[in-house]
Amino acid sequence: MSTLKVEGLAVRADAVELVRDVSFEIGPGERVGLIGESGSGKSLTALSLMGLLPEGVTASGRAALDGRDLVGVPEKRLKRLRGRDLSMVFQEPMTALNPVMRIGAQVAEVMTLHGASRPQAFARTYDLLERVRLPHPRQIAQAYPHQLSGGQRQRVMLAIALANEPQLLICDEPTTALDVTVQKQMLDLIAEVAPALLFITHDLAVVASVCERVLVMYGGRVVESGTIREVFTRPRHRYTEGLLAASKLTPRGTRLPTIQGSVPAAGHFPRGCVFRNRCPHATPDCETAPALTGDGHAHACWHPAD
Ligand SMILES: Nc1ncnc2c1ncn2[C@@H]1O[C@H](COP(=O)(O)OP(=O)(O)OP(=O)(O)O)[C@@H](O)[C@H]1O
Repeated sequence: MSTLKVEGLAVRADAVELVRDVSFEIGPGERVGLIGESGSGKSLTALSLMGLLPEGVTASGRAALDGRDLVGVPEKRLKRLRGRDLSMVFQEPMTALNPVMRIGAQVAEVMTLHGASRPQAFARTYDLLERVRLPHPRQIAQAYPHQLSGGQRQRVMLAIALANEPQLLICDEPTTALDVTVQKQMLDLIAEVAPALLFITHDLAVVASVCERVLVMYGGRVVESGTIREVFTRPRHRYTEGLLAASKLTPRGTRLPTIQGSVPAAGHFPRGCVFRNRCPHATPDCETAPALTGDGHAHACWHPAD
């Protein structure tokens, strides 16, 4: 059974249809990317699943999380699911965090809101801060948001999102505001801890490094979907072709981006890998795990099909 099943989702503002006929599924543990140019409808799709559409914007169609409807249900019911069964990490943590509340209290609050006792919630807060690899969790719990770096704040948001063990995590450009090295650490962490993931980005390199499957949106519709490998090596839609051409991704046989860092011994690369001797990040499982290069660009290091 799918964790998330979306069928014929549409989003409207008055008579204007902003998102139409969006259908997809995410299975347990699956990491799915949602890419597309600015204004293509990625955020509205995610917000409609969370029941967080802006005033005057409405969703129709069907979306269900583990069989429970998310669209067209009363706010009271959605409130019980939001932050517990599905949660979301946004681009800018500073706007999502309360500036005058200590970090620990904010992490604990999302658990007490969903029924945990205060002692239980605070005890778990330290574990969660540790799980998102924040150093000195007790000190961080005492801090206010402005005392943390952007990367640390985004880890706090991830801890909050994970607090109630959701079935699905939605991330909307969670690393855009971070510098490249911090971005890579955050992406690795998200890929590791997400139960099932819908990951929104306009960056193909990022989606290739985090997700197994990808949906491409254009003009409010999903125009293409498939595994990263299928979509990035054999794009069917002209828009996807354009996106790939404009990106620094390097599927088999095409131009490589500048790769920084030391190149490991040739024996480290799998046989037949097109990037053999050139790729500093290839590992024996590189076919399914494209990696970010030292300069933050992704390469898709899979074996040639033949
Ligand atoms: N509150 C709103 N009222 C009317 N139109 C809106 C509203 N919010 C978004 N839109 C429009 O809906 C379309 C899709 O917006 P959305 O934010 O989902 O795009 P996006 O793909 O997430 O873009 P970006 O990558 O820039 O965040 C855009 O044309 C946008 O102008």
